[in-house]
Amino acid sequence: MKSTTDGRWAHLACAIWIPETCLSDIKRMEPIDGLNRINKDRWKLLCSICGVSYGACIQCSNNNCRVAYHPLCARAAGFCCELGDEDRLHLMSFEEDEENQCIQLLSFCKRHRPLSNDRLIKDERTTWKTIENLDYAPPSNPSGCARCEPYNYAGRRGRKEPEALAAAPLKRLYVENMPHLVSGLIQHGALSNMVSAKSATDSKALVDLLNLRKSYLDTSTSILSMAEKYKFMRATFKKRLAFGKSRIHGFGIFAKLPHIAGDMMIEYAGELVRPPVADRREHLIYNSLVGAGTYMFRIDDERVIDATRAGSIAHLINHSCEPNCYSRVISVNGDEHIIIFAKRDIKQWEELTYDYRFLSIDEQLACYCGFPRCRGVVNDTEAEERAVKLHASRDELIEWDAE
Ligand SMILES: C[S@@+](CC[C@H](N)C(=O)[O-])C[C@H]1O[C@@H](n2cnc3c(N)ncnc32)[C@H](O)[C@@H]1O
Repeated sequence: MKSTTDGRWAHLACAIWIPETCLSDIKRMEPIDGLNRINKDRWKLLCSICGVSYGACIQCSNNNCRVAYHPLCARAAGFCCELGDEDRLHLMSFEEDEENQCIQLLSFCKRHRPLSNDRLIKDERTTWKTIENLDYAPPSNPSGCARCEPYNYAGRRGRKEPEALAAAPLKRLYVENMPHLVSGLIQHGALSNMVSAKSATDSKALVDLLNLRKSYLDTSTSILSMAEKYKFMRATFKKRLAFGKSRIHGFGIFAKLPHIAGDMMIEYAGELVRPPVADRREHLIYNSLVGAGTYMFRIDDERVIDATRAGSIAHLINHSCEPNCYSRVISVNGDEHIIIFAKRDIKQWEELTYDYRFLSIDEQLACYCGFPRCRGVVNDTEAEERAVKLHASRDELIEWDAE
């Protein structure tokens, strides 16, 4: 994948990657030259905002400027950071080198940005112009330092303050996660050409999948152990899956090859944290930097996987009320893994979805999956109703006098 010395390209994952130092010290934002000389002949790429060295920075789109930075540091610093070509499909064919699956970002450093916080759009004559100021400002910190604030149990998962709720639609716009309605089973409209040429590609895709299986697995045995399936899944997910612009929300994951019900699709990987840590990160950091999306996967009441800064492309899988996948925690050689399995046969270029079963008593997240049986919300309404029945307020509790 291209990194930044030639500028303006970044991995999708890096576009939502926040370096640790940015989280702890967001004030050090004075741009310095992106390329720092380490010794006489070598140059090292440093983020001009957080100062951390990381290969996948992006560079200012001004041709004469060499300032480089992480996409998320740029967002935090108020630099313009947009997708260079919104409509470009990022789904490559099976043969195409996956190294080329890049997203082009158009971005300007502090010096070259047109106007503070302005977004750029391409008009009909394909010149760049600014549109209305979004006036987005991350919510302020009451105590001045996030790390000093006590943990707010009432604010757990979804219970947001009024100003945060009011800012949510703006945040959505800010990160350009505009929802689209789906139009059928194959959810990517721009893939219609591929779909019309389906019969020809289907048989080829099947041959590709069989060849892939043959090359990785001992085909003399048709029954595979969980460990073998896991190994195959890990070794081949880049060949089988790709990310692309979704009709449901932002980016999504698509099957490059057809899959059958029960196939292990991909592992949901990330950093294992406790729920209070996940809530705090989401509330204080990600909500303002990443935008309206969340990359947390709740395993149970004790464990949450935070895939915002680490993990695979699995964190881009969108929710659907009629999903083609489901998630399970499995144990392989004594280690637990969250695996996304195919719930039914999945066609080539179909978007992968699973039911998030989002649980929040106070917040409802509108669903844009567009399937006939869509609940209208991402929330697991039945589970929430059950939770409400189990919940008793303090004044409803009766004092118990032990005899
Ligand atoms: C793990 S991200 C999924 C990837 C996301 N599309 C992106 O581009 O980053 C989860 C977020 O995507 C959005 N999302 C996913 N599925 C959705 C759906 N069916 N309807 C509305 N929003 C959805 C929600 O904002 C959710 O918090």
